[in-house]
Amino acid sequence: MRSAKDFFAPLAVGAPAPAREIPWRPSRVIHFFDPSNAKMAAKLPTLIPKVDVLLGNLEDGVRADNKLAAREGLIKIIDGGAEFGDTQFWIRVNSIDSPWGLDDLLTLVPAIGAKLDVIMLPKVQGAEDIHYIDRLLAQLEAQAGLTRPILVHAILETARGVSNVEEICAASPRMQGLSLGPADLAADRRMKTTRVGGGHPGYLVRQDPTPDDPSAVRATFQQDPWHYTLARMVDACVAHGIMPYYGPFGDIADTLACEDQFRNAFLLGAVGAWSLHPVQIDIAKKVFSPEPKDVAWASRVVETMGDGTGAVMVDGTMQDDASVKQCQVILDLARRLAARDATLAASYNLPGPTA
Ligand SMILES: CC(=O)SCCNC(=O)CCNC(=O)[C@H](O)C(C)(C)COP(=O)(O)OP(=O)(O)OC[C@H]1O[C@@H](n2cnc3c(N)ncnc32)[C@H](O)[C@@H]1OP(=O)(O)O
Ligand SMILES: O=CC(=O)O
Ligand SMILES: [Mg+2]
Repeated sequence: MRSAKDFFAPLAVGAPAPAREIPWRPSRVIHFFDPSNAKMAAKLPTLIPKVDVLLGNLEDGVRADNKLAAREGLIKIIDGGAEFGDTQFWIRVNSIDSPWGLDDLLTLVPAIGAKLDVIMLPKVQGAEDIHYIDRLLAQLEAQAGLTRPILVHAILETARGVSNVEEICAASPRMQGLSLGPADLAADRRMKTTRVGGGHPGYLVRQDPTPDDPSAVRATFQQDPWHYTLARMVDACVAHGIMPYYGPFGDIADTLACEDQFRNAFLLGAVGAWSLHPVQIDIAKKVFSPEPKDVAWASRVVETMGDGTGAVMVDGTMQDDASVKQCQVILDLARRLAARDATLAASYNLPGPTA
């Protein structure tokens, strides 16, 4: 058994002290690129200022015979003096049961650990996977003389991972957040969809028959097969002070459905989503930033409510202590995003980035 106090002790002599709180930084879009792909790497100087998180992907999506080139590509990018400004730099390593996961960590933490904000770990099954990487990272950080802990983000993409979601979130002070991985999760659960995220025309509810006209056409409504997992993930993350994200949307050409999937996640509490292709960057940024009209409304409700207690009517709707808290969630997000994005700041009428 570990006591509560042990939880914040470094797991290796000389390792940095574990984080007591996960710093909130804008992460509406986690943009994936393959570091072994020279064309993608060449685009980084223009992509970095546009995204909240740039992620060098080593896992699925990178060919097996390119795994080493991808690792080396990351080192080359950092050694080449890549400038991140206030954009976060993450990597997705191969899973710890794969032939590459261990060497990804052994190679990259010493080589680029000082620049790394977060390591995304795929196919996490339970707390034991987080405990493993927690100790290993502490040892590698100590050896490399790193002064701040690298945070860990787990992908929720196995049935066992979903069953263990609370213990995964609670497993280490390094835990930064979780992403829903609908592709691997569908495979692991034996779901019968071959899509990477999104809905399915067969997953629907049908309108009741019209009693006096049984042959009338009955409307159908597609449902979101990811609703349960996402909602469960959001609760687990919030309960443990870490951040929930929707993952990939594979139909790159269907930008409208991508936007819908991202918005469902935003409305349920997710803070961001992955972008697999440059066309998805602006979709995620738009969706995970509150709309100016919602910010204006939230601001009006908060002002009208004064000290935030009691009940009043605003435009025919009841507002009270609880709805003020809802409005404060929107306002708080708007303020934080405005501090990074001058255009948003202007649209919200809020202070923008300081020089
Ligand atoms: C289930 C999961 O694990 S999801 C995560 C793993 N998968 C990924 O990370 C996939 C990342 N994305 C990709 O590999 C690619 O975007 C693909 C394969 C989906 C499509 O690639 P392409 O067919 O080359 O797309 P397209 O022709 O539209 O690309 C246009 C340009 O954008 C570039 N580009 C495409 N995706 C990216 C990206 N993620 N980052 C940077 N540049 C990109 C292309 O290199 C191309 O450059 P060019 O104009 O200099 O030729
Ligand atoms: O890694 C992501 C997924 O959907 O699988
Ligand atoms: Mg996956």
